[in-house]
This record gives sequence, C-alpha cells and structure tokens, in this order.
Amino acid sequence: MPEKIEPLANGAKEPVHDVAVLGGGSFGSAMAKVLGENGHRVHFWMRDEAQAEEVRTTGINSRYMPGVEIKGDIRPTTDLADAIGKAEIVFVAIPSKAFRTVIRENSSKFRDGQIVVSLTKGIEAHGFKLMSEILLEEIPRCRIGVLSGPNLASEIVNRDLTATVIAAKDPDVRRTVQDLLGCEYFRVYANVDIYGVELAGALKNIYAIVAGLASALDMGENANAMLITRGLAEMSRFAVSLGANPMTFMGLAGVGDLIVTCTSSKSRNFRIGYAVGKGQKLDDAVAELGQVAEGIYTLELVKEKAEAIGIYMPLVRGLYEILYGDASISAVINSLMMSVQNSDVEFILPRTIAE
Ligand SMILES: NC(=O)c1ccc[n+]([C@@H]2O[C@H](COP(=O)([O-])OP(=O)(O)OC[C@H]3O[C@@H](n4cnc5c(N)ncnc54)[C@H](O)[C@@H]3O)[C@@H](O)[C@H]2O)c1
Ligand SMILES: O=P(O)(O)OC[C@H](O)CO
Repeated sequence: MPEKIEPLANGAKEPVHDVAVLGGGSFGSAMAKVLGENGHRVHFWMRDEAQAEEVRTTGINSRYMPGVEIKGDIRPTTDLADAIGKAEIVFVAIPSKAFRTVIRENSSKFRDGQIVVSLTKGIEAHGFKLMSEILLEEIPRCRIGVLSGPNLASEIVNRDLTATVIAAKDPDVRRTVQDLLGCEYFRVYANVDIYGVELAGALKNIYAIVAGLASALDMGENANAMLITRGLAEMSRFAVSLGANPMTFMGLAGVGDLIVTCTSSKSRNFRIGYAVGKGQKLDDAVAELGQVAEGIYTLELVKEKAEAIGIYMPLVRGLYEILYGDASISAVINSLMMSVQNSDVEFILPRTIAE
C-alpha cells in the first residue's frame, strides 16, 4: 500500500481504483507512477519477466526510467489477461506497431463498458488507422478514450508541472480519467474531438524531427519559429481534411505538444532529427536511441496519405526526401524557401492554388 495518498486537485481523496497500464516503457512507467502516487492499485503489464521482477523488488524500471522509483501499490505482471481482468480502467502505452496485435490477442479478456484509454501517439500502417480506431474495431464493447498532450515522460516522473488532454465522447470516461490522473503536478483537460487530439499527437512527431534537424544546423530562432508554425499549419490542414476539428490544434494536444516536442532534446523524435542533422545515418540514430520514435514511421504513412488525398505538406515531403530519399538537407531547405509565398492562416485567407 502507498505510504500516503495525496489529495486530488479538488481536495477530495478518491476511492482506490484498480487500473491496468499496458506497456513497460517510458510512458507506461510515467503513468503507472502518477496512478500509484494517486493511491490506485496499478496492474502494470510488461512483456519481460526480468523487468517485471526488477520493478516488483526495487520499484525501478532501469531500462526505460533509470533512477526513478515507481511508488505506491504497483503490481508488475507479465500476465496480460490477469491485468485486464482485474482493472476497472485500462491505459495502453504500447508502440503503434504492436498495438493491434496485443489488443487483438486479448480482446476476449476485456469486459463490456470497460474504459480503455490509448496513450500511444502513432498510426497503424495498414489502412492508416489511429489507435482509437483499432480499439473500436477490436473491442467495440469497451468505452474508448485517448490521452495526448505535451507530456515528456522524463519530466512527469520528476513531478514537473504538466497538463494533458483526455478525449472521449462519453463524459463519464473524461471525468473518470481526470479523477484518476489529476493531482498537484498533473492536470487533465477534456476534449471530445478524439480524432483531432489523437492525430495531433501522432503528427507532431514528424515536425519534432524537422526541429531537431534545424537545431543541429543552428538555423536560428526565427527559423525555429517558422518551422513550428508552418508545421502547425501543415498538420492542421491535413487533419482537418480527414475530419478533425481545427480548434483542437489551438489546444494542449495540438500546439502544446508541438511546442514541447519541437523545442526539447528530451524528445526522442527531436533527438533523431538532431542526430541526422549532425550527419548520423537514420538507422544508427534509431539504434543508438534504443526507444521508440514514432515519427519516423508516421512520416512515411503521412507522406503517402497526403499524396493520395492531395494535401500539400512540403515539410513532410522535404523530411521524407532527406530521411528516405537521397536529397541533401540544403537542397530541401532551398526548395522550401523558394516555393510559392502563400497564406499565413488559411482558415482566414485560402491558399493560392499554384505551388
Ligand atoms: N515517452 C514519452 O514521453 C511519451 C509521452 C507520451 C506518449 N508516448 C507514446 O507512448 C507510446 C509508447 O512509448 P514509450 O515512450 O513508452 O516507448 P519506449 O520505447 O520507452 O518503450 C516501449 C515499450 O513497449 C514495449 N513493446 C515494444 N514492442 C512490444 C510488443 N510487441 N508487445 C508488447 N510490448 C512491446 C517495450 O518492451 C517497451 O516496454 C508511444 O506511442 C509514444 O509516442 C510517449
Ligand atoms: O519523446 P517523444 O518525441 O516520443 O515525445 C514524447 C511525447 O510525445 C511528448 O509529448
């Protein structure tokens, strides 16, 4: 049992809930820590028994969160069915490439009406599916939510002040997640635009790689601001064309997450861009990182999708040509700078067609 249950932001102590966190990486560890400190019983599922045993005996996940003690009633397990079975609410922090497989293999273990919240910021290659869409397909009888925002795991575990967004259609899902996670250093805002919140979380990883590249080249603060803002224009153009609400991009899950990921070397996507900007090969940078940087996969999928539906995404195309083609960084920068000068905010002034 935890030594002390901190009161939540509303001053009341919540009843203890059984929650499951699926995924023993950086973000699963960070969310397990918040939930444990808030007094909940956390069934923390990870694949690796040695890692589970380490968390069980020392409270530390040294591979993904070295030196951080995950306090409270944390119950690490490699038995996924047991974790789901015991939980009232399930949080899923599994990389997008493995997300469907893990959920599908255990779909019969989820209960009717059980709340399942995706923490994953990626897109499935086959069919361009977001994680909430996978959940709806695999476990349609559950109530689905998506948590996304400017949430560097390494800061959350330090109890650095942080805000995030829970997006769900069901108000009870939104309220439950706010109550479970909210505390003196973690605030949870609500949104109903699941698709926009989720797509924003996936797309910003691409622009974080771009920002890392720019930082490696020491392009200057004006250039950084230009890249972030044009990244926002590009990602909202794309997302809105697929049905997202443009206003979502003004919120924490949109511009908030874009800012943190594009300005912090704590972001793994930023670090990949920085390494490539310093001349490292992409594969070597990924191997050295040793953690997931979803943006490198999202980039390929978004480039393909944007071309298929005719959405202009010059930063996506330029980054793709650098990472996966043979374009030099300077040639891409030159072509971006010399393209047609266009509208700032296209929701006010439509873009001219020629580019
Ligand atoms: N780390 C952050 O700051 C952060 C913040 C918000 C959201 N996210 C998102 O959370 C998701 C998970 O990222 P992370 O940071 O925890 O990654 P990570 O690289 O730190 O850890 C990945 C975890 O997934 C596990 N895993 C990999 N393949 C698996 C499989 N086939 N089956 C089961 N488990 C598997 C690994 O064992 C590891 O425990 C990503 O989509 C990421 O974008 C991360
Ligand atoms: O480390 P990254 O680049 O995966 O980013 C982590 C979070 O998504 C930031 O909100």
